[in-house]
Parts: sequence; structure tokens; C-alpha cells
Amino acid sequence: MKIVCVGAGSMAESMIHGWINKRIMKPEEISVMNRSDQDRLEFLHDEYGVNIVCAEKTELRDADFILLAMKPKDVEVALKGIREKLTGDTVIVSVAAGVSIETIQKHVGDFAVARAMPNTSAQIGKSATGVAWSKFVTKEQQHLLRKLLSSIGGVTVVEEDQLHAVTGIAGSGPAYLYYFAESMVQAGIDNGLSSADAKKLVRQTFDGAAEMLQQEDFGELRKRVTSPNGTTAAGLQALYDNDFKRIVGDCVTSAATRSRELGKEFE
Ligand SMILES: NC(=O)C1=CN([C@@H]2O[C@H](COP(=O)(O)OP(=O)(O)OC[C@H]3O[C@@H](n4cnc5c(N)ncnc54)[C@H](O)[C@@H]3O)[C@@H](O)[C@H]2O)C=CC1
Ligand SMILES: O=C(O)[C@@H]1CCC=N1
Repeated sequence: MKIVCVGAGSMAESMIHGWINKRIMKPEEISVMNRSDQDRLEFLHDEYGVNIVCAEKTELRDADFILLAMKPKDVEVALKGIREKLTGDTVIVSVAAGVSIETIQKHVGDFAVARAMPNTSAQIGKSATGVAWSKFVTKEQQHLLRKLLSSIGGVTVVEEDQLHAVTGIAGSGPAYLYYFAESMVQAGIDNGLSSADAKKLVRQTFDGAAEMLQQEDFGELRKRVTSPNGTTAAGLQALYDNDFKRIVGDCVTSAATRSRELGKEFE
């Protein structure tokens, strides 16, 4: 299999890291190109052993997958730079938030295009990825793509329009949890812990809870921690009083809405 990553930022790196760690791809099967930052490409070459290529010199023709991993605003220019070099056997896989398959096909024609929304936990093989594809992606290509994405975490096939919601929960989701963790650490410090102890306790708490979530019903788990009239009930009451569910709802909906806006902005 051969993959060319067009755009070599954080998301591309997380995916490359995951593929190489899981040994699903050999470094020499992965190529990276960027708009300008040669240092960044050299860093990826030194760190992961991947090839550095550029649109002018390289043939994209024998790539099985081209990963489009630049900001939504840069997708159009990137596609214009590579479209002459595409062949019928390549699948373009875009991770750009919001940008539709239709928009991508407007720039490259009736091509096999898929959209994936992974998250940066791909780096450790634990992404939660949503994927949708156009009718030009063959069954065999779908199978290969699922295999590729499964190597960096869980995969959920959705309708393209559902990718906005996937983005709101899974693509952006790690950042909400990191913010929650940062807030817990600060609260621990405010309540008398050292910063190091607060961080250690928060990491362990997230780690244990994440594993428990894999095994049991979320609400049941919450109830089991909550003794009547105890400390958890007091803590949760502050969340209920402050309408935490609405806050989380606004958070996810705002991200999904922004994804829709990005799609419109760059269509
Ligand atoms: N960072 C994240 O957690 C996630 C990001 N995404 C999506 O991935 C995409 C990339 O995000 P990041 O990696 O965070 O951004 P980034 O800014 O770290 O990387 C983007 C890279 O694309 C390159 N680039 C820009 N125009 C180009 C062109 N014409 N040709 C070749 N390379 C070009 C830039 O030089 C940069 O290195 C975005 O569209 C984002 O919506 C999706 C899921 C999660
Ligand atoms: O913030 C963003 O727009 C990208 C998409 C999902 C995660 N990061």
C-alpha cells in the first residue's frame, strides 16, 4: 500500500505515528508533502523514516490513498496542485473538517473521495473515527480504507452529513476532555493539593474511568460512585445546578455547527 500525505501537520503526524506503531504501514510506503515548511518534513522523516516528496517532482499516480490533511481553507489550492497527477486507482481521503465530498469533486472531478474524521488519539491507536465515502470508492477500496483507519482506532461508517456530529463529539472531543482535566487539576490545587499530585490523580482517574466506560452502562457507573448524601452527590449537584448537560450540548452543537459553516465557506 502507498499513502501520500498532502499536509503534514498534527493530524497527519498522529495518523503516521499510529500506522507505523501498529506496523500496518512501513515508513517507506508513506510520503509526506507540505506547502512550505521543509523543517517540518525533515522532522517527520527523521522521526518516522517517511519519504519527503513535493507535488512538482513526485508522481502521485501509484498512490493507493492520498490523505488530505490541511486546514479547510487550504483544500482548494492543495487539490489544484495535485489534480493533474491523479489517476483512477487512487482514493482521496480528506480529514478536513466540514469540506464536503461534493466540494472536493468539484475541484478534481468524479474521483473516488472519502472523508474521515479521526482524532489525535490516532497517535496511540485509539482514535474514534467516522468515515463516509462517495459512490466512486469501490468495495475493495472501502475495505482497505477501513483497515487503514482501524489500525489507528475504532471506525464508524456514517452518512456524510453525520460527519458534522462526529466532528462535534469525536474529532474535537479530546480537547473538551483535556480542558475538563485541566480544570480538575486547577480545582485540586485550589483545594490544597500540589500541582504534581493533582495531575497524577487526574490522569489516573481519567484512565480508570475510561476503561470502566468500555465495560458498563455510563449512567450505572455514575450511580455506583454516588452514595446518598455523600461527596459525589454534592459534587454532581453543582454540575446539575449549573446545567452541565446544556453546556456540553452547546459545546458539541457549536463544533458541529462550525463544521457545517466551514463546509459552506469553502464549497
Ligand atoms: N488536529 C486535530 O485534532 C484534527 C484535525 N482535523 C483536520 O485535519 C486538518 C489538518 O489539521 P491539523 O493537522 O491540526 O493542521 P496543521 O495546521 O497542524 O497542519 C496542516 C498542514 O497542511 C499544510 N498545508 C497547507 N496548505 C497546503 C497545500 N496547499 N499543500 C500541502 N500542504 C499544505 C500546512 O503547511 C500544515 O503543515 C484540518 O482540516 C482539520 O480540520 C481532523 C480531525 C482532528
Ligand atoms: O478544530 C478543528 O477544526 C479540527 C477538526 C476536529 C479537531 N480539530
